[in-house]
Amino acid sequence: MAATATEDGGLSFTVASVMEDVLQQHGNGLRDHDLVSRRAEEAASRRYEAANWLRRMVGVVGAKDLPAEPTEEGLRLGLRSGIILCKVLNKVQPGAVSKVVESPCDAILVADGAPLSAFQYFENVRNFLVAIQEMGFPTFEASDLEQGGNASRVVNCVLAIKSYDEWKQSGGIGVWKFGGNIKPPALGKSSFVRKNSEPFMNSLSRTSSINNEKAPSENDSNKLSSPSSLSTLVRAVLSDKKPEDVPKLIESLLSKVVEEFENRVTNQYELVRAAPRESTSSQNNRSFLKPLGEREREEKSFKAIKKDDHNSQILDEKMKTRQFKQLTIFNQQQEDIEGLRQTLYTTRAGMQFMQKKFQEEFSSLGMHVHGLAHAASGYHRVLEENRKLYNQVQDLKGSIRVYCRVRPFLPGQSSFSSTIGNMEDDTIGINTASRHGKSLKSFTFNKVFGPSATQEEVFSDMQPLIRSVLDGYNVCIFAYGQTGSGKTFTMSGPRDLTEKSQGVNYRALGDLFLLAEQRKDTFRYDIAVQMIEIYNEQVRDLLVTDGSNKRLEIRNSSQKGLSVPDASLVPVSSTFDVIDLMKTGHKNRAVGSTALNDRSSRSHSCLTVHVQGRDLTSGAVLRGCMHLVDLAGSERVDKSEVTGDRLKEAQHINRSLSALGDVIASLAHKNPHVPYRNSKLTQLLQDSLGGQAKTLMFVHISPEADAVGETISTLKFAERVATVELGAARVNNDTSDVKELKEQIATLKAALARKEAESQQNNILKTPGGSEKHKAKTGEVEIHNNNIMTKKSESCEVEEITVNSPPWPPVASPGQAYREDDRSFGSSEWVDKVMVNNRQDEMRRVESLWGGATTENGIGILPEDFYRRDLASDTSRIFSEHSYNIFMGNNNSTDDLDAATSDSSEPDLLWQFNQSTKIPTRSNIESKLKKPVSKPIRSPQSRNNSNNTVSRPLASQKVGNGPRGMKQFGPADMKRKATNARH
Ligand SMILES: Nc1ncnc2c1ncn2[C@@H]1O[C@H](COP(=O)(O)OP(=O)(O)OP(=O)(O)O)[C@@H](O)[C@H]1O
Repeated sequence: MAATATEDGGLSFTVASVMEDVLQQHGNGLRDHDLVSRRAEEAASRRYEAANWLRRMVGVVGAKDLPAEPTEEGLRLGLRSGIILCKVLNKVQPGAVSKVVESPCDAILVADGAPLSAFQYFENVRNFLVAIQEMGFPTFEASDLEQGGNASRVVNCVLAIKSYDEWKQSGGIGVWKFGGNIKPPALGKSSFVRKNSEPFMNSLSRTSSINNEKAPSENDSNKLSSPSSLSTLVRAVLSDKKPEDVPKLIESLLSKVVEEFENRVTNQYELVRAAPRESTSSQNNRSFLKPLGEREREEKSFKAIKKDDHNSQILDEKMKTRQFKQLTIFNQQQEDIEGLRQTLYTTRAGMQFMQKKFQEEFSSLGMHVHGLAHAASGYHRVLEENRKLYNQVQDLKGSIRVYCRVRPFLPGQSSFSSTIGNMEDDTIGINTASRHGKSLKSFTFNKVFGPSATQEEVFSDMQPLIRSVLDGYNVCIFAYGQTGSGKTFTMSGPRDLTEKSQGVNYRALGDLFLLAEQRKDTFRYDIAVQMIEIYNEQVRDLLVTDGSNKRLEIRNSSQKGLSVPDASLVPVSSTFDVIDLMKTGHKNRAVGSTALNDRSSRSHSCLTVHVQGRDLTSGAVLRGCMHLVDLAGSERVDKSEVTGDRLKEAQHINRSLSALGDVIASLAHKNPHVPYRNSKLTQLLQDSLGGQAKTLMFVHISPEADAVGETISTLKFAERVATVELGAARVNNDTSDVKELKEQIATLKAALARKEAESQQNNILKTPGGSEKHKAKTGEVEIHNNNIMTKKSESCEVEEITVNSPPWPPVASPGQAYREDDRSFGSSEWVDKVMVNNRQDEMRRVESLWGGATTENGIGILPEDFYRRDLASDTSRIFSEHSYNIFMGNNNSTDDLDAATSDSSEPDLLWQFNQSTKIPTRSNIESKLKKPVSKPIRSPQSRNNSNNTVSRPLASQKVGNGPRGMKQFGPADMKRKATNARH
C-alpha cells in the first residue's frame, strides 16, 4: 500500500501508521502481549540509541543526568531542562539555538524531579522546539517532557537529529531523509510547534524515498514502517484468529485502512488549502534536501523573505482587520442611518399628523376665540346697554349722578401711604385705621376714576350728559372735595394748560360747538356764558373787564331766564372765545393761599352756559342751561389753620357747603321744605338740585393718608347725594301741545272777559256800590297772587286749594313790588317744589308782555333776533342788563318783572280758568301737558306752624321747581293783565 502525496508532494502520515492506528482502534490482537512487548523492546532500543547518541554528542559530563539506557521517565527527566537538547542541536547545527540557559543549579533536582527553575527549562525547551521546527525536524510537545508525556516523540525527534547529523558527517551527499515513525502534531496545539512537517512526511513516504538508495539501511530503527515490521504486525494481529476469519478480517482491516487513509488525505488536503502560504515554508523545508551551504543561504534569504512576508502578512491582516472594522462600522452606520431614516420618516409623519391636528385645533380654537370675542362684544354691548338703561332709569328717577375721582400723588409725595384700597368701575375702597385695627370702607358711585384717568376719559363719560343741554335739558355738574383734591383740575385743568389737559369746562363748550356745527342744517344754536363766583356769601361777576366788583343777586325767577341776571352774559362761538373768557374769569377769581394749597380757591366758581336752539323745521325752541361749578374746598376750618380773613372765608365756605348738605338731606328725605335759601350756593343750584335738571356731582378725593378723615367724610356726603331723586329731567321746548293750549287759553280768556263784563253789569244794575258785599255774600275768594287780586267763583274748590297748595309768599300790598329780601325772610317754604305746568304762565306772558315773543317753561323768551344780533355784532360783547331791557320794551315793567316773585303760579291761573269756564279742567290740562303731578304740599296747618310762615292767599303759590330763570309775573303785569281781561 502506497502513501498518497499531497499537492506539494508531501504526506503527513504513513501507511504503516494508518494501519497501526486502525489495528489499535480495532484492537484486533494488538493487545497481544508479544506485540506489546515487542513494541516496548523496539521503543526501548530506540530510546537507548537516542540516549547514547546524546551522551556521545554532549559528553557524559554534559549528559550526566542521562543514563545510557534510560527508562522513559529517566529520559524525560534527563532532557527536561532542555539543555542537552539545545547543546546537541547547536552541535549539529551551530547557532540553531541562540540562547541556552544553563542554571548553576541545573543538575540539582528535587526528589520528584521538579526543576529549580522551571521557567528557564521551559525557555530552553521552547527555544529548542522552535529551532527544530524551523529546521524541519519532527517535533514534540513541551508537555511530552513532563510526567505522562509521549516520550516516543521525543526519541523520534532526537533520532531525526542524529540521522541528520550522520548525514551531515558523511558529507551531506544527496538528500538527507529520515524514516522515523512520527505523527503530525495536532494543529493549533502549540503556538511554537510547526503545523506541518511535510519534509519528514515526504521522507517517510515511500514514493519520495525512491531515489534514496540508503534508505533501507538507515531506516532500520524505524522497523514498524518497514514491510517486515508491518507484516509482523499483521501476523501478530492475525495469529490468534481462525483461518476462516482471516479473509474477512483482512478485508475489514483493509477497508478500514482505506477509509482512514482517505479521511486523512481529505483532511490533509483541506489543511493545505486552508494555509496556502505555508507552501512557502514547505518549499523551504524541502530545501533540506539541498546541499547544506546552499541550503543555509537559501534559508537566510528565505527567512528574510519570510520575515517580510510575515510583516506584509501582518500588515495585510491589519489592513484587512481595519477594512473589516471600517466595513463593519460602515455597515453599522448604514444600518444606523437606515434606522435614523426610519425614525425620521416616522417622526415626520408624526409631526405632520401633529401639525394637522394642531391646525385643526388652532382653527377650532380660533373659532372658539372668535365666538368668545363675539360673545364678549355682545356682553360689552349688553353692558353698555345696561349702563344706558341704568342711566335712563336714573334720569327718570332724577337721581343725582355721582362720579368719584382720585387724584394721583403729586410730585414729591410718597405713594407708599395711599389710602385707596381697591378700585373698580363703580366702587372704591378706603383703608382706614381705627381702634380695632385697619379696615376697608367701600363706597359705590355711578363711576369711579382712578388716579391714572385722563381728562379725556373723564369728559367722555359725562359727554352725553353735557350734550343733552343742546336738547333742551338743564344740566348741573359740580365738583366737590377738599382743598387740593383736584376739583379745579377736573373742571378747568392744571395751571399750565394744554389741549390734552383741558378740563370739563373747555371740553364741554368745545363739544357743544362741535355738535351745534353738526346740527346746523336742522338747528340753529346760540350759546352764551356767564361766570360768577360766590365769595364770602357774595356773588361776583367774574367776566367783568372794568374791574368793577358789583355785588350781584341770585334771582331764581328772573324774567330773563337767568339766575344771576346782572352777571355778564357773553355769547361764545368758538373755543378761543371760551379760552379768553376763562382767562378773564380766572384772573378775577379770588384766589389766595392757605396752609394746604397755595392755589386753594376759597370761593365757589360757576360757569353757566346758556343754550338756545331753534328747530329750523318746526320752529320749536329749546333752551338749555348748564352750570359747571367748582366748589371751594370742603375741609374743616381747623384743618386750614387759618385766622382772621381766611377764617371768615373758611366759615362762609363751610356754611354754604353745609347748607348744600342740608338741601341734599331734605331732598333725600323728600322733605316738603328744602332750605335752598340758606346760602347763595344752594340758591344758585336750586334749580339743578330740585328742578328737572340732570345733575352730576363730581366728588374728588386725595390719596394721602393724612387726608383720610376728609376723604371718608367727602365720600359719605357723596353717598348721601347719590340717594337724592329729583324727578325726571324735562326738556324745555315749545311743542304743538303748547300751541294748542295757547289757542284754548285765548278762547278761555275771551269767555272769562265776557263773563266778568256780564257779572259787573248785573251787579251795577242790582246794587250800586255793592260789589264788595256781593263778593262776601257769594263767598268769592280774593286771591292774592303777587299783589294781583283775582276772583274765584263760588264753585271754587277751596278745600282742594287749601290742602294742595304750597305756602304763600308774604303778602304785598297792591302795587307794591315784592322784594327778593322779603321772600328770603318770608319763608323758605316759598321755594318748596311744586310740580306744575307753568306753560300756561308762559303763554300768558307771551301774550301779555311781548305780544308774540315766545316763552318756554316759564322763562321769558328773548326776541329771536336778540342773540342773533348780539352774537353777530360782537362775540366778545358782554351782555348787560340794559341790552335785555331794550327788548323788554318797558323799563318799568322790566323792573316789576325782575322784582316779581314767582308767586303767580300756574296752579293759580289754572284754577281760575277752571272755575270760570269749567273747561278744560285742570286735570285735562295737566294730562295734556303730560307733566308729572306735583309733590304733596304742606297743609295750611303745618304751614301755619312753621316759622317765618306768613299767612297768605291760598292761590299765591311759589313755583319753585321750574327751571331757574323762569319768567315770573310781576305785579304790574298781572294787574295789567287783569284789567285787560276785564275790558
Ligand atoms: N387728576 C390729576 N392729575 C394730575 N394732577 C392733578 C390731578 N388732580 C389734581 N392735580 C394736581 O393737584 C393739585 C391740586 O389740584 P386742584 O388745584 O385742582 O385742587 P382743588 O381741589 O381744586 O383745590 P382748591 O380747593 O384749592 O381749589 C394741582 O397741582 C393739580 O394740578
